Amino acid sequence: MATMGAFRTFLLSYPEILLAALCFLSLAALRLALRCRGSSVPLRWPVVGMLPFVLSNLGHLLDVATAALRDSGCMFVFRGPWLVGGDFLVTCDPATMHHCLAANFDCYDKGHDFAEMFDVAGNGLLNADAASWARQRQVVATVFAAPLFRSFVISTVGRQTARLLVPFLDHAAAAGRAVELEDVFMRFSLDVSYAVVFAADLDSLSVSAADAPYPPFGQATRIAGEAVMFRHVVPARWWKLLRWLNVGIERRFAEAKAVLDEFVYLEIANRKAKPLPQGEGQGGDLLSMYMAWPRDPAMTDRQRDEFLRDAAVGYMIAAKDLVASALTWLFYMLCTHPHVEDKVLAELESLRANAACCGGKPVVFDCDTLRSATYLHAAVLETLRLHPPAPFEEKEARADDVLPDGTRVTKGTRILFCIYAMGRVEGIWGDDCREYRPERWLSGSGRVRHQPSYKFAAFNCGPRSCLGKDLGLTNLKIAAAAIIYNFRVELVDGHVVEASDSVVLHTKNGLMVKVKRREAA
Ligand code: HEM
Repeated sequence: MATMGAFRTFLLSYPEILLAALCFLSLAALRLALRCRGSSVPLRWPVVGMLPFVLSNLGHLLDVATAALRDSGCMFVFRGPWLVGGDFLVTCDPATMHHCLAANFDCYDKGHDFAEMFDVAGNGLLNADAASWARQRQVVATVFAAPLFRSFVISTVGRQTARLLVPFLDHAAAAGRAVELEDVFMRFSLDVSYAVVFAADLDSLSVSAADAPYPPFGQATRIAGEAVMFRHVVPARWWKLLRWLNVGIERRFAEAKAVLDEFVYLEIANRKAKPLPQGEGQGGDLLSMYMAWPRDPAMTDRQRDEFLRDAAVGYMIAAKDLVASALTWLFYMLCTHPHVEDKVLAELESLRANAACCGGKPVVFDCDTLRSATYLHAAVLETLRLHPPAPFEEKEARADDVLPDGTRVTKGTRILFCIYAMGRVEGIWGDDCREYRPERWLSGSGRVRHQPSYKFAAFNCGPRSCLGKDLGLTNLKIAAAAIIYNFRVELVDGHVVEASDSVVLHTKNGLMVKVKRREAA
């Protein structure tokens, strides 16, 4: 303090030195600006680092990060403000992705900072690292592979599509009113994952609840998503201060976590008092599956309840918003590429010809029929390539390491993998990478082409890849096929659709559409 005071007195006594220092800094900044003219790579300003890049590009960070990665050869170092820190490496290089997430997996963790920002997931799989992650991954993988669970998930998706999604759109079509489709998918996804976890219906999408606000549980999951994003974009000290003061978004986040906890713990207590009946397809819900899991004798009752809570909330986080985001972008792509929609419809019509008729009622395709819908599958994958629902993946180096291009990373370096940029860089997907072309996923014989996960990383890559990939894709296809076959979906004239800066790839202004029943279209 005394040194700072003396320094200030010195500068004020010699204003010409202060002026010279300011001139020097301005000239340095100008030189830097001129040197980097024409390049999208962020400028590193004296003192404030690359913060101006973030502030001046808020609202379209994904696109400017993509341009910067294209210009920098797929990698650059982001420098935070002096003393505040926040430096990290940004990359979309497939070789680096493979190195950090697969080949050298043990050297890269999610890290403590990530777990703190994402504390709503508790100590569950999504936040765990090292031995705890390996243990939990085995449990989750076993539950997800169980036929009882899989058939429960798939039948739940079909059931909610038939009783909520299709009637809701039918009602909107009959009323001739515009619909915000992203909100519809968020509610639908909430209803599906809620039913999968708790074997109960929340019905946030029902026709009668069309204009009703989100139920408190859904509202809490929504606030949690916004708060986690906020924690990602502001310096850690900032959101920690707000948390400590219990104000603003941090206060809402604390309240949302309390709502989630209260609800889930109550549900666990009810289940313990009165377990759901087993057999005949019963007991396949996530909570029943975990409650039936052999108990670790070293666990106290409280730890066991926390384990169940983290599994339930973790599932909602992993499954809900990502599926809703994928459905939103799929329909945006179909609306803007009608020739693709026509091909998907023709494929569904050919599959429908082999299926039983249902007397003029809207058709909901089942999972077995959709296994042959390869063009629909390709259209979904192509959507995920250009619009990955999780646009970033973060890791922290546990030890010093050297990346495939020779870049040295020191222990503690944070690496941000920009999955969104990967689909949009010519060097990775070719000159037509920014075009929506499902055909790139199909071989000459019409089979779906495999792409390595370090190139197509929408479901992450390496040992920590998405455990719900198959279930997620099935969910997407059942919902999408029912909509495409029964309705024509058109963008509302003049409505602009853009990606927002968020941890899940939402739109900025929603997806406003008009829906018409096919026979009336
Ligand atoms: C389009 C839908 C989906 C996409 C794009 C997607 C993508 C991802 C991504 C990128 C990760 C890595 C996250 C991270 O490391 O932080 C992940 C992990 C995970 N996903 Fe998915 N996911 C989807 C749907 C689902 C569904 C429906 C489920 C559940 C049935 C699920 C379960 C999981 C689980 C349990 C993990 C954690 C794996 C681990 O940490 O070891 N996902 N997913």
